[in-house]
Amino acid sequence: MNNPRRKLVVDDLRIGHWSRRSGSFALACDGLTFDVAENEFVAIVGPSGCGKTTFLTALAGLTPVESGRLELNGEQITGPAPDRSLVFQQASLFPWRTVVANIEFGLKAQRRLDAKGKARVAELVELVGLAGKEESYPRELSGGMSQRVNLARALATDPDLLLLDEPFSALDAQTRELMQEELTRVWQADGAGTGKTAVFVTHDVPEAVFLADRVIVFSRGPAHLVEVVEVDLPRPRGAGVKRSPRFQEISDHILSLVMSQNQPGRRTEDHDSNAALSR
Ligand SMILES: Nc1ncnc2c1ncn2[C@@H]1O[C@H](COP(=O)(O)OP(=O)(O)OP(=O)(O)O)[C@@H](O)[C@H]1O
Repeated sequence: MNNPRRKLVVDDLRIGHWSRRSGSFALACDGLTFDVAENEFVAIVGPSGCGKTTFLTALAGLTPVESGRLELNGEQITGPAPDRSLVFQQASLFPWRTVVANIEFGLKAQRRLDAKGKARVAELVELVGLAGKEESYPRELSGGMSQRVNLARALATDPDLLLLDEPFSALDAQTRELMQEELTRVWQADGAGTGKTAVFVTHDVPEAVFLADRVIVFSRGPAHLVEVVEVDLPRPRGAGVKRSPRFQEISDHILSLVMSQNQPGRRTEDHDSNAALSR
């Protein structure tokens, strides 16, 4: 039976990669354990190369699980499915399709591009601020606009789980800040309260704190859980929240956790959620 507080269950999860060249197996995640609730927006941070993308691709069903549980709505994830959408760093739009045709793509593939589907696409075009660009081609768009199309395309099929892998890291600093605000706004309008859940991977700790309800800190690879940090900042959040003392306090705490994982030889044992964060 589904438990909305345990929509996503990650239990003693091990994931790795086989090297075809050497025939050897290398673990990328080793004993990850945490839950994600319905309607939650979680961000994952950790040292470079620790296994964040590997974890996200396992959620997408693209990388097989070696052992442990990885369950969505009580069912083990065994492969890709339309209930999950993945947004990558590069927008990867079809260059020969217009903005609208790109957003429609998933719905069309699922044979859901009926009147309701078309209305959904029109709604998303408005929501992500692309009105007037419907008939443009990707080559005519800025990086920020392309990522808006990418996000709208991922949302169009109403996925249960939205997976985002550093979607703003290729953008300039100013556009990145704008896109963070856009995403919280879109999430508020489209995701929150509809049962959707988001998992966002980033290197950028302030970005994680700004966007997420909880930030999950991975150890250096192979990744295990270091700490789950609750972000108790009120919503809706505007850019001003980044100047608040609480935002700074949470960011500093997470940053120190990540930095401690960059020290060779260190393997932090699991903490209780939020144990080390003062209130
Ligand atoms: N397809 C693959 N085949 C073999 N090894 C891989 C593959 N993909 C990733 N790895 C290895 O798995 C480990 C985790 O990589 P992953 O990309 O998941 O880390 P990450 O935390 O997302 O990295 P970054 O922060 O740099 O984006 C690394 O040691 C990486 O070299």
